[in-house]
Amino acid sequence: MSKLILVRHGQSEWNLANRFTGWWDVDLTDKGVAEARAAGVLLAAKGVLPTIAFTSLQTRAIKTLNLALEECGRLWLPVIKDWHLNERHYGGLTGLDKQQTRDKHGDEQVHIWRRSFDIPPPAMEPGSEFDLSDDPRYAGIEVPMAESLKLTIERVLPYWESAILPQLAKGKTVIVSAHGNSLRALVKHLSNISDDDITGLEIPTGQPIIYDFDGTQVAGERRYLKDC
Ligand SMILES: O=C(O)[C@@H](CO)OP(=O)(O)O
Repeated sequence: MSKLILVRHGQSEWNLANRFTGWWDVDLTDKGVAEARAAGVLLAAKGVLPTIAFTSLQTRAIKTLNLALEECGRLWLPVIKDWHLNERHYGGLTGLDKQQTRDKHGDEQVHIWRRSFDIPPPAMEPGSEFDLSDDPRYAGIEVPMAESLKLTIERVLPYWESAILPQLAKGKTVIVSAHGNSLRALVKHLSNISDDDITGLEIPTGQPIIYDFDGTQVAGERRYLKDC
């Protein structure tokens, strides 16, 4: 039986500042660092030790992975970094204060932008201060201008199937350090959650989620490692 560990990065500077983040690259706060380390301590305590790691191209997820791996003595693992695991792109909302955006557009509109299944936020203006099209890490990649959860799923799932699932089929213990919405995309698929119900699912920071796999089939319920 192989295992999948999903962990959302620890608290980021813009989680704390309550700003729409998406693909913008922000660091962890001190609390985020502590959450990431605690995730690694928990992996060690429960004896769930990853044998291969995947993460996004974003600092907050990469650092969370490194800190967790350090705490469980696995900094030597092979790590695959890929943009397909990036956070959902927040388009023209990137960088805005979430409360000010609510005050301006209303709670309902902001909830739709944040949690609807298939309505993307307004597109980012090309050349805006948060446009990452020229960032060298995305060379050769068409950086999206905005993504709904549905669009996020459309790039996360093919990567899941082509890159991550084969490792589970080989019996590896796979850790994926990623983001609130790229992980919601995966959990929706793995736990067979409907388009309506996924709007209510939140993934907490730094809290490892475990799935057991039998070959490439999900063999068990989604559980928080702290409860195992
Ligand atoms: O700002 C973001 O990129 C995400 C994750 O922190 O926020 P939300 O909770 O609105 O999906």
